[in-house]
Amino acid sequence: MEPRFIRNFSIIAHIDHGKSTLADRILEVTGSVLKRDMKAQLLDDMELERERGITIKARAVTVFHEKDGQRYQINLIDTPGHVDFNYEVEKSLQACEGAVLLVDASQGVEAQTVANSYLAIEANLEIVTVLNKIDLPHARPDEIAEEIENSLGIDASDALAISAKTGVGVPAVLDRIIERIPAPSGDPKGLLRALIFDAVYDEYRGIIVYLRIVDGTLEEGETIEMLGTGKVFEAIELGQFSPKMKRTKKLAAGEVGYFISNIKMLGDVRVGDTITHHKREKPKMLPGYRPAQHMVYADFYPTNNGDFEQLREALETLVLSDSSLDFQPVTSDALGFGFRCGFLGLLHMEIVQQRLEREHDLDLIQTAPTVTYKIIMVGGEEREIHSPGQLPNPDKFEEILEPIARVTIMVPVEYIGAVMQIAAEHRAQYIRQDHVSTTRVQLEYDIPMAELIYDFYDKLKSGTRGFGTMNYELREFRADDLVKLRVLVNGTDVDALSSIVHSTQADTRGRGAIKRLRKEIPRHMFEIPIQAAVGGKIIARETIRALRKDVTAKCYGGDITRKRKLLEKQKKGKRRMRAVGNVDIPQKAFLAVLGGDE
Ligand SMILES: Nc1nc2c(ncn2[C@@H]2O[C@H](COP(=O)(O)OP(=O)(O)OP(=O)(O)O)[C@@H](O)[C@H]2O)c(=O)[nH]1
Repeated sequence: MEPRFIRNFSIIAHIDHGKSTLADRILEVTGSVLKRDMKAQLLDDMELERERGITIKARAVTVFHEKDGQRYQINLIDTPGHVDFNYEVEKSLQACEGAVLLVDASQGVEAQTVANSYLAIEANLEIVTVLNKIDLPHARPDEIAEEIENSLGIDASDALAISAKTGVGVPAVLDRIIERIPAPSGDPKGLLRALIFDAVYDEYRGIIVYLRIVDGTLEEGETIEMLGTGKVFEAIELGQFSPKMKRTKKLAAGEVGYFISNIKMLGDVRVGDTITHHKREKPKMLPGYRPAQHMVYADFYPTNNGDFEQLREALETLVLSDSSLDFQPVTSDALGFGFRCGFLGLLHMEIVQQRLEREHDLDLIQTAPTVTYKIIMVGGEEREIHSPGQLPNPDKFEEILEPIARVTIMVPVEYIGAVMQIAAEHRAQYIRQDHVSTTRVQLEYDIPMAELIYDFYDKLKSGTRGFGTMNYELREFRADDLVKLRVLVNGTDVDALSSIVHSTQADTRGRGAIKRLRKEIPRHMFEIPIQAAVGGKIIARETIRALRKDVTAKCYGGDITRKRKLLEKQKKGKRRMRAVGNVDIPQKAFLAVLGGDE
């Protein structure tokens, strides 16, 4: 199709403001999917996505809409709303000329509304403002339009008011996309330049590469080259998603679609790379993307040491469909062989852990998440560590630098005090405060990443009764007075239970951690001391008393089946435990190191 009849856009919104629902309605209104075939949230096709009701991977869909007698091709790129997947939003936006900013008309502007809007503004996109959920009795479209103007500086005076649920106002959104969002400017006859904005692994089709043709035309069967990696492939199949994969002979400037080749591994495709024709004049590369940043690290160990290879295979399979996951083998004195994994954030970590257990039937011990620290060694060498266990002895290094995030929080004004208190408890540095309306305010702080993953978000949610939302971005590494908090179980240093904390927090965090550990570690036949220590100094101690009774003593009269059942039950409970020395430590204990001050 001629570029002037094409429009490419993304929907950007805070989580749960209705992106997927609007995408579904657009498919329905444009007749891309028959109403009776309409499954709720058609674009979220991963089982986990549907279960959690969130979008993990970006999706691109092509629909057609007629306006004033002219048929237009509209490409919708669905993006995730959660902060962990900001990276995906950024990628999608670069393939578009415009964005529909969708805001829940009862909730108003939230942290990710702001963050995602800034990404769209930075990418120079035309923004079409849409207020959703006007069917709700407490919808306040006028007030929310004002919030949008105050917080984002976007003119929202003619924002469209819709209900993605009932479909009211949805056709007008399509008309406005055609009116306001510029047509792509590429030349279908120019040198081929296409942006790879995503790639997914499909069990049946292999690797599917999502691309946006910027200039030129790509035809099926042509040989292409990826300019960044220099790799050469044949475009075996080209197509668009409508929303099912639909083969086409060619894709031309402005269009969004996919290609399939004999690419074996996701690692062979660099998202952000430029595609051109092989053995022809080379065009200039497109700007591309910054690499994904791992914010959080945690170790996975198989509960059963013999499952190590199985865990490796599972991780290798997972990376095929999730290239933002990183993993390296590690060994721990206490836990044996496992893998240290890097994640985009805590939600990403949780999803990976669940996929490993569900899709690969593995029982895992996961250590508490940690952030990256930079260590300045004696002599000036700089090292990065991704677990407290890697911290060298204090006489070997000069300084520990920790990552600091700029956090933006949106709350109703009555919760400002609560947020300030939570911030103070998490070593936050106040930056600024802006009113987005008479009732809501935006607060900014610089907070150590370690505090964010400790329990800041949970505290914010409970302290603001769920009304507080936040977004963060990594700013810098800063030196501070940080120490390693060690945990000893029955006299043995368990590196997987240690953490890095600020020296002023060592006492409270240490006491809290071992109190929680005492609850999580079951009683044994002997007494177990649990101690927290900084350097050689013990700062807190708890004791798990010895078990006296024989658990099977109740089974009097020699009822062997009951006795066997009881022992069986105990054995099952043990599956998720690891023996450290002669103490069995359950999975939950490893995570109990984090989890709020007592
Ligand atoms: N009443 C009402 N509810 C809506 C409307 N649009 C969406 N919802 C509901 O809001 C919830 C969130 O909608 P989703 O479409 O999943 O939101 P999303 O923005 O795609 O969420 P993520 O994919 O998780 O970022 C769902 O329960 C929808 O049914 C609407 O217009 N009116």
